[in-house]
Amino acid sequence: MKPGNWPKEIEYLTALTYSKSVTSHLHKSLHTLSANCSPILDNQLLRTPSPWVCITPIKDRSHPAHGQHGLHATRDLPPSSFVILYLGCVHTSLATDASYDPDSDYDLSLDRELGLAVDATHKGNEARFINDYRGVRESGPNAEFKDCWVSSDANGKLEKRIGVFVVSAGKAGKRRKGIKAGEEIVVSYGKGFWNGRRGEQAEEVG
Ligand SMILES: C[S@@+](CC[C@H](N)C(=O)[O-])C[C@H]1O[C@@H](n2cnc3c(N)ncnc32)[C@H](O)[C@@H]1O
Repeated sequence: MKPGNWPKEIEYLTALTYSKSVTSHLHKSLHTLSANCSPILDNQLLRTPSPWVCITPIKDRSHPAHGQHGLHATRDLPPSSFVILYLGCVHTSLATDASYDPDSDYDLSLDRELGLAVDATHKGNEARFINDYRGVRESGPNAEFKDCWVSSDANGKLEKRIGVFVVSAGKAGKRRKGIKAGEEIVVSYGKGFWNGRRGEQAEEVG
């Protein structure tokens, strides 16, 4: 089953896929436990489609991603809680890797040392619709991408993933409300994402 508002041209994934350039050695390295392999996610949290989010067409003209889609919470999500995995195609940054697109707007680093990233341009899950907070939520992001670990087989072998988590309550508990039902889930893509794109736009105009 696919989530509501899922676009026809995009493949809906319930697990990561791997490009041919991801060798078995690289794949195995994602199983190697680092010193800090937490949090480990309970399989119960990995239901697909996710009951905690919904994909929403953005009709508000003042929204900077008007005409596109965003991801909203369907229920209250407490601070620091897990929301959803970021799924797509795991690829290398080799020029010969057909799944590597340096211009992708849906690409997230999975492991810098291994040179692996996850691209959700052509296939992914609800997480690919998470927008950046700029121009959307004055007080900043209410969610973040973080490393996490899941059981990848019946033996409980752990494998690294990128997860979306609600930001923590903060030292003064300023963000103790977490994300309220109906609220848009937004992260920070980082200045690098926007700087790169501003440069491209200037080139197109000039
Ligand atoms: C990962 S996609 C997010 C989902 C996208 N809105 C969609 O419907 O497919 C990233 C793209 O969304 C748009 N976007 C996300 N956050 C934005 C923001 N705060 N302001 C303007 N555009 C944004 C940009 O076009 C960006 O390249």
